[in-house]
Amino acid sequence: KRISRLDFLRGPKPVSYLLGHEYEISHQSDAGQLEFEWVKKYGPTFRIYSCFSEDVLLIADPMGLQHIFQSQCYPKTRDIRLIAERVFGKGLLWATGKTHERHRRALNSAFSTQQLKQYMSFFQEMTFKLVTKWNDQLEENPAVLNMAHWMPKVTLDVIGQSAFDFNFGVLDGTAEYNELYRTMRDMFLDSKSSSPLTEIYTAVRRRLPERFGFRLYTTKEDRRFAAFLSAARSTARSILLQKQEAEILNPNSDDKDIISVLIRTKYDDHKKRLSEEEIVSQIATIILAGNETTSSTMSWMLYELSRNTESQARVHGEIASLRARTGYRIALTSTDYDSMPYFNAVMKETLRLHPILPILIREADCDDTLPLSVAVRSRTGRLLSHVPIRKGQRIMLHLGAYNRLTQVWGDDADSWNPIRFLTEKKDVRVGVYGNLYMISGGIRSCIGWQFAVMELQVMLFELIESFEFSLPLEGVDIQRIPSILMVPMIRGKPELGVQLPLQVKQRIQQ
Ligand code: HEM
Repeated sequence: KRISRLDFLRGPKPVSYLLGHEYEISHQSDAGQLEFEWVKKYGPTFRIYSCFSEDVLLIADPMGLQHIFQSQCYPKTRDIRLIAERVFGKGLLWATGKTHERHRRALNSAFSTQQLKQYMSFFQEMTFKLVTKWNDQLEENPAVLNMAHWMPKVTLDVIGQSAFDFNFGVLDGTAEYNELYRTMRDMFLDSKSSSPLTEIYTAVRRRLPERFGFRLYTTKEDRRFAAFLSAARSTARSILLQKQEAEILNPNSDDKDIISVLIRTKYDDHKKRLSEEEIVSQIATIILAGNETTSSTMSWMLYELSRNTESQARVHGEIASLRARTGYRIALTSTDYDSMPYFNAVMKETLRLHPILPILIREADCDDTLPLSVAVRSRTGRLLSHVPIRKGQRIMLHLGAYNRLTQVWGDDADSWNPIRFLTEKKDVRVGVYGNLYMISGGIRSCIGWQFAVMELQVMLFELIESFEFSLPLEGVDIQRIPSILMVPMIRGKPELGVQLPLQVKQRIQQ
């Protein structure tokens, strides 16, 4: 029987009763285009349908999103948790309630601002390794390089060293961990090629008792996730073993890298303690959550700077001025990176225009009323400043559509314009970084967001200081593939997998 609790709201009609809008959204050629059009037509809060025409509330309204993030009433849905478990195991992204509190407490000190500053040298070292590799490869001749191939190598090695005190050696081409790197590449492309039948099957599966549905049949995406989990868990066990051996040799170490913090939880009271299985799952979580997100954001940033050469020149200008003040031999600090306004505006504009995780799914587990900052028209023409929510309501939190709201970002919300962050608006204050929801919010917000910001600052600085980026001479048409994590691909060339080719040229140092 069709569950309908949102009939009073307007929204698009589905092409098919069976598929609702789910198939359309996950198979559109450019992530978010459909939803951006719908927001223009119906406002930032409206009704769509999932498979079997079940109502879903799509929300991009800043106050509504804030309310959901701050409330305990909107946990992750069961199917999303099952996916998290299948990708990462029972780690932070899977946990809820008291278990989530315990996991979060255990990890917090590894992500403190003080601790993050100690990771800075790893960010610098790994990016420098990439710069050296490219310099050797280019030998003064510009070449087209696939950013979607190179950036994850840096971020994976950074995660290895900073989080786990472990050398993955991906940049060096060490074969041992290539399997882990390989399983991550193209991991999120399968949702694009799934058939309508697979879409319906996954919708049926989420209505079946836990796990039962997963035993019936595994999709191509399931198999890809399982391959990653298996490679990540075997890597996690090696990391754990190496660190436990080091701990026996030096029992009083107070290292605060993530793995040391996790191992020491076994001495903590039960409010923080993690089992060995849970530690392995946290490692798998951090390997993926801390790698793909940052590397993709970096690729998109270089893409935008290639399209907008004046922006690139301005970023380079700020870098050169900073170097003129500090000289080349001093290791830069967070304060140095933070001192470049346009440079940091470019980072925020990239996170706004190309959010890597544009959609989160939640479900109300109590009746509630959602306050809205942009009132929407009901089907009968009434202006609604609040939306009543019934227990069990499935909700799509559309961070990507929020990032394009003209009410928040102005009429040029669809365009690249970092200057908007130099004159920040005072009327909307959400999230913790640049009025963005890129890291969600509240108790489930991204634990690694400062790690990501610092890593992006270092990568942007060193890459733009050493190289000039431009679009390939023959041109390139990049598609934003909708998936769990949004990924770039060359339009019409799906067989090449994840691609973001840019021309890279060594800068003449003055
Ligand atoms: C540009 C970079 C990043 C973006 C856009 C991003 C975005 C997000 C978002 C939207 C969530 C919420 C997911 C949900 O509710 O289902 C999240 C959670 C999380 N992120 Fe990030 N992230 C980034 C970088 C990182 C890094 C570098 C790390 C680790 C080193 C990390 C680790 C995590 C973890 C462990 C969670 C789960 C938190 C919890 O549920 O308590 N992320 N991230």
